[in-house]
Amino acid sequence: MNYSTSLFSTTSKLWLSKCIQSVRWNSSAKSRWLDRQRVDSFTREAKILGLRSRAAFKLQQIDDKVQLFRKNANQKVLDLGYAPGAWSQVAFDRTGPNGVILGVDILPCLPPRGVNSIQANILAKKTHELIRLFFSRHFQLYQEDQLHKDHGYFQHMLEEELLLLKENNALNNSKTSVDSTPIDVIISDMYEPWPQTDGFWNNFTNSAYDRMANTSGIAVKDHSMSMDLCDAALVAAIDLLKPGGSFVCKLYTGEEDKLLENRLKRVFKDVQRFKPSACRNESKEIYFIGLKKKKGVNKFEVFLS
Ligand SMILES: C[S@@+](CC[C@H](N)C(=O)[O-])C[C@H]1O[C@@H](n2cnc3c(N)ncnc32)[C@H](O)[C@@H]1O
Repeated sequence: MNYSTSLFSTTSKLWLSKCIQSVRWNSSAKSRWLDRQRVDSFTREAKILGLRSRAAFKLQQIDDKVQLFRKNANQKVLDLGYAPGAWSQVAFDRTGPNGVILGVDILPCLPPRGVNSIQANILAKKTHELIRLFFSRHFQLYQEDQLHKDHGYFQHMLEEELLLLKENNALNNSKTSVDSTPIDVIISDMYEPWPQTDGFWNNFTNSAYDRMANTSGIAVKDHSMSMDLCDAALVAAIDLLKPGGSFVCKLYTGEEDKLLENRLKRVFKDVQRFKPSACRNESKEIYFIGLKKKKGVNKFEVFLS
């Protein structure tokens, strides 16, 4: 008997059946989530107010508690995992008319009025460079370029600009000054999106709302996945947020809560944990808030100690 073949076939059968179960499970979890959305009062209220999702109320309640946003103060806000865009709408509304909001999401999505966006993965170093460039003096160029007044498509220009900047710096052996920590507020509601199962014919966009993340229902998985994204958001905060700046990130609670809280305490003077009443009672989501970013934070000390 060939043991390796028999072992391989048993393992692959197990793997296959797990995959099938997970696909079935995911699609029923997704339809349960969509059903719940249809009857939820916050969802209905969001629709009436023209907000892109009920998540808007959570950020409003966080802001009511700690005053992240200031009207007319030229605040620069980075919204991580912004699609479909409800948090960006709140940020725009509460910082306007001089606030500058940039949404970043791995999903393609047309940003709401007044909001700028790029489609990118926050785990990539290049995304940090694009964000920095966007918030630097170069942004003025794009306004003059008469792109769409609300949300010009500028990602390709930003990417070209970054390339040029790097080439020039390499050529002149210098570093053009781009503000390294230009942002006042970073908010992150990131969670893994549903896998795309249909709509592949549409190669420009798809419905970010329908793919908007929600939990898998497996607490350990939800927790560890959101821990990774909170860490990624925290790295962005260390790299891009001004000293004194504020930070919010969503976490599905679990055994590593304390670890994240301690990391946050190394970066911010004031760290709070808050569950807005707009969150569903049964949901394991909570929000960590970091206020007054410290000066001279060392990334390695935050994550290694
Ligand atoms: C719950 S939704 C955000 C909802 C949004 N705050 C709103 O108010 O409409 C989470 C988003 O995080 C995005 N996301 C997940 N991982 C990401 C990553 N590595 N980089 C950028 N975006 C990410 C997902 O694509 C998804 O759109």
